[in-house]
Amino acid sequence: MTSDDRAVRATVPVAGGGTRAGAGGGTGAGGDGAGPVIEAAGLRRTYSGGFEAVSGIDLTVARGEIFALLGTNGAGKTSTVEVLEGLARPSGGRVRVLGHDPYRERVAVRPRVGVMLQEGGFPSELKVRETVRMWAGCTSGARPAGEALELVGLAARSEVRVKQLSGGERRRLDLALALLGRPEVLFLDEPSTGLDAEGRRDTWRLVRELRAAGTTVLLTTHYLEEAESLADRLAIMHRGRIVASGTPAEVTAARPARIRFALPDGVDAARLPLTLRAARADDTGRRIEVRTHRLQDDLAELLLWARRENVRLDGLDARSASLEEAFLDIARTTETAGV
Ligand SMILES: Nc1ncnc2c1ncn2[C@@H]1O[C@H](COP(=O)(O)OP(=O)(O)OP(=O)(O)O)[C@@H](O)[C@H]1O
Repeated sequence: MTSDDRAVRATVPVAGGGTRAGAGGGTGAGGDGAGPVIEAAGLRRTYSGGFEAVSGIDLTVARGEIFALLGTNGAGKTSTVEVLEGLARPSGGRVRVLGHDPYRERVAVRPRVGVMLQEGGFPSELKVRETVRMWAGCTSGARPAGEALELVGLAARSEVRVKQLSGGERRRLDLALALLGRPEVLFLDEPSTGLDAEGRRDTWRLVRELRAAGTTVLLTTHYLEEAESLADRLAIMHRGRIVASGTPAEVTAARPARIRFALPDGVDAARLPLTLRAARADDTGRRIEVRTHRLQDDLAELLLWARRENVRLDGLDARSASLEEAFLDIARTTETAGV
């Protein structure tokens, strides 16, 4: 399916069977649209060998919000999400989804939640449509199989056996199954892993449409561009803890911007204006990098200096921190700080 096809065809029914506030008669926070839809306070998860993978995290996700959980490998994202999905019991802390304990009150939560695991594990001999129908048989109020496959761009592959699907197509099938029950809350564990660039963008568009229809989405991802483009808010995990959180803009704003340029032969870095003297030069002393929280002021000063001194700044590049830089910076600093 092309992006344009998707734009025309993917009209997503409102989550929860027709109301923005959500159907299903939930009680308490999140169940009636008042409080957070997903809530974790002091959440811990310890595995049977005694290893603590999640060490007391707090997070809330509001109705209709896309929340991204990021982190280094082994940070504890999947361990967290499995608890929120009700697939595992927390070792400590409090978790609520739509106002219910997702593990103990699974019967109340499960029909209102869609889950896309990292690995789906479908019977490989079944055809795509058969797989969706089989799943629909276990889902109350399921969408028609054709509609679910249309949403994820797999309609043309309905009669293909699952074992013949590509890795990216399997991810789409996973997503189709997660969407079958028109969930109010959608958990997506690395939804676009294995998708090509177009498939990834189609998935992003679909997730945005779901949000517009009122669905609350919590996703994990290793693609920082995905989080930057999709997430209303995000949290970065490292070794079982949340080490940064906020909107993508808030998380990046706390990190320094960067100015890079090369000085011509014969111009020493020591001649730079005083405020830029802390700049780092490479081994040749020519390529300079300035890290600053005062991007506009420092850039203006640099340009005025260059004009005054008649110095040409080759390859001049000035940019705010990207989420990727913020992420790498956070991972580096928390590593050195032994968090
Ligand atoms: N069943 C288990 N028993 C013991 N330790 C486990 C188990 N499952 C995961 N872990 C450990 O818990 C930690 C967190 O794993 P988890 O899969 O939650 O991380 P993640 O952030 O999702 O990682 P990735 O990005 O690599 O998928 C890792 O050190 C992992 O080895």
